[in-house]
Amino acid sequence: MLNLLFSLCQQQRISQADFYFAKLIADKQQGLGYSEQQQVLAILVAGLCQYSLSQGNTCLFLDRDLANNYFGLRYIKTDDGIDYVAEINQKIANLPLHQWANMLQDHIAFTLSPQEKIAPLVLQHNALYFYRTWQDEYRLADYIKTAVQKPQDFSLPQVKACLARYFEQTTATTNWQKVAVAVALRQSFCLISGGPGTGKTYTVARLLAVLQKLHQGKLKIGLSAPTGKASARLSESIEKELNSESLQHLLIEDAIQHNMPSSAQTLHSLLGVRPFSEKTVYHAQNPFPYDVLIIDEASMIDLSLMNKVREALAPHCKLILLGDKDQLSSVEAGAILGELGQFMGLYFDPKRQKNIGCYDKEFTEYLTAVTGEILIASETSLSSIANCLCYLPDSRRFDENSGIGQLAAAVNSVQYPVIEQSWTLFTQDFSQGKLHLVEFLPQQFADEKDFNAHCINQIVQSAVQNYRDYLVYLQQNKDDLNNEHYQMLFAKFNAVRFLTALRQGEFGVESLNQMIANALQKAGLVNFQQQRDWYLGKPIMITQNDRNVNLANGDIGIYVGHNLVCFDSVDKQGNYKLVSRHRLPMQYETAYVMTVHKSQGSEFNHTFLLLPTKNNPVLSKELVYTAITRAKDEFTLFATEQIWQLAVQRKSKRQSGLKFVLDQ
Ligand SMILES: Nc1ncnc2c1ncn2[C@@H]1O[C@H](COP(=O)(O)OP(=O)(O)OP(=O)(O)O)[C@@H](O)[C@H]1O
Repeated sequence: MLNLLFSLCQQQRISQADFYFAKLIADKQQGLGYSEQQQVLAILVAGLCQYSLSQGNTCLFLDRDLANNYFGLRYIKTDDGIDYVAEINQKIANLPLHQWANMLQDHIAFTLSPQEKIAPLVLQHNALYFYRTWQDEYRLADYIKTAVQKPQDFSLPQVKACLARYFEQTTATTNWQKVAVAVALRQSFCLISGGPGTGKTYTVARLLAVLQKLHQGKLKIGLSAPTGKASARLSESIEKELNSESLQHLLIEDAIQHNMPSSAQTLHSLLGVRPFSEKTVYHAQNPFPYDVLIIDEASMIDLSLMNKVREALAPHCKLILLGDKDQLSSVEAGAILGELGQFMGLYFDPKRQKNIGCYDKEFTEYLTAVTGEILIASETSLSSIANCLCYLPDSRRFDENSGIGQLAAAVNSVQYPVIEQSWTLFTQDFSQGKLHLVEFLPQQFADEKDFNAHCINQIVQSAVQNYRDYLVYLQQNKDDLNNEHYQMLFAKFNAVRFLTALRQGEFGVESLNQMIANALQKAGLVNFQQQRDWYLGKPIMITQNDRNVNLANGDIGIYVGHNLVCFDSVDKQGNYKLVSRHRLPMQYETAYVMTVHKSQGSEFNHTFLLLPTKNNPVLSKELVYTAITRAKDEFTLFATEQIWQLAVQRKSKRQSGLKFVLDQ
């Protein structure tokens, strides 16, 4: 079996990490008296577990999807033409998946009852985990289940009065923002989900005001987000809301304006993550000094990071997650928002065109009493988890005239014909949120190579045209080294962004960034000898946290000359962050094009999405939805219709046991 995995590793079908973990188990099981079949199966299962984790799954289900599709090999022709699936089946003597746990139950590397026995790998409920991941998932589920059982109580009239003070008396339709605040006041854990511009920050600003009012301004509140960019945006929008006319005078009257948090930090700096160490400054024995912690862009948080945060919460601390459950999951393993989102009851069922209620009877009665909103209780029995989830349905940013809003809603729809018809929206003329399509037409090319070259040329030429304004501005103002200049520079650069689905290959970030830089050079807009040179206007994205210069993975900077890179973040005095290029972390990449994954938490006036011409497993509805919702004013798609349809009709499947454990 190990030789077989080695061949797959050489052909890059599995990674070195997958192979070496399987080898470690092979070495450790020597001389312990296991049967040949047990040994072979243990090696295979170890390789599969590591492979599954690297695909973002927290566990691997031993089910129909895995049968005859080990390492995703079912539809793939390997370089040497060997049928590896058949070989694997032969080596494990065609042992059916449901008998794997039984076969491995006495093996030192496995445990079937992880609460009682620790081992590197866990086999439970027909799923395979690393012990550490199983533990993270189990503890997170336990935290949420416990949190739901201890509602935080204020007297009903008190809550009702506070909500009435901070929300308008009447709205034409159900005021879900008010309902969300009522839910979050009651629960010690709460998730508020909604698409772009649905008022998550607006709601949280009011929640904080109501909380402070109920606690006489004594609460310590922390604000955080997974990346530097997302935490800067959260600080900015919370500050804007707190200073808004409608809220500010209430805060002053209630004398709580000084008790509001104004700036957010990244989760890494909140936790006090130390380089090369698992230990963080804050942990269970030294919890965060907060009574309430708000975390924005929670879809980007992976399971391991979420658990570090959970461990560091003081027992009484309220945790509020904000995010869009329909966006892509974190890069690392886990899909917490997606899993929790599955418990979210629907208030309106589009299939039945009927209100069906999203909270249980008792909770609905409570919410109706405190908010004055007419809510109906769920007709079906719901998990208690549903009572700590809120969905904000109405976007303030995109109305029905917006192409971007309509496209995002169509792609996100649960109704197949609506999803399929999303393509036709590109032919419609919208007064706002305009949509543009550059359709790749393979039938015009005899050769795939020529076709791809043509598609890439279209992308590159569009990038030259769209980044021109930014680069010309920089050339004309290169001697300005002040904040106004940097502000204008980022406004121009962030007006446009090209997003791609892939990292590698012709349509991957690396290759496209190189081609665009060369084309910009040819157009006389930038000037370099070699790609790695620093040239005026070179945009970069940091891909590694560096505490020495206080830069985080995902931070965007522009080379502004004088050996300086200016980053898109300002300090309290409004000064842009300038870092000498000599002090930059080793890991960064050019950023004319970035992956959709990396664009999470950012917005651009005109967003361009580039889809590859061939099917790829990363293409999914969530990826396309995330890219569309990065666009503020215009969205341009480069794709064939076939690939668009394939992507929007494929729901990404992260394997995770969180929902299962929460359900128990
Ligand atoms: N009930 C409301 N009344 C008036 N304005 C509102 C209301 N809700 C939201 N807004 C406004 O709509 C805009 C978008 O709201 P907000 O920034 O809170 O949305 P969000 O969901 O946090 O957006 P993002 O997708 O950027 O995270 C803001 O300008 C906000 O002030």
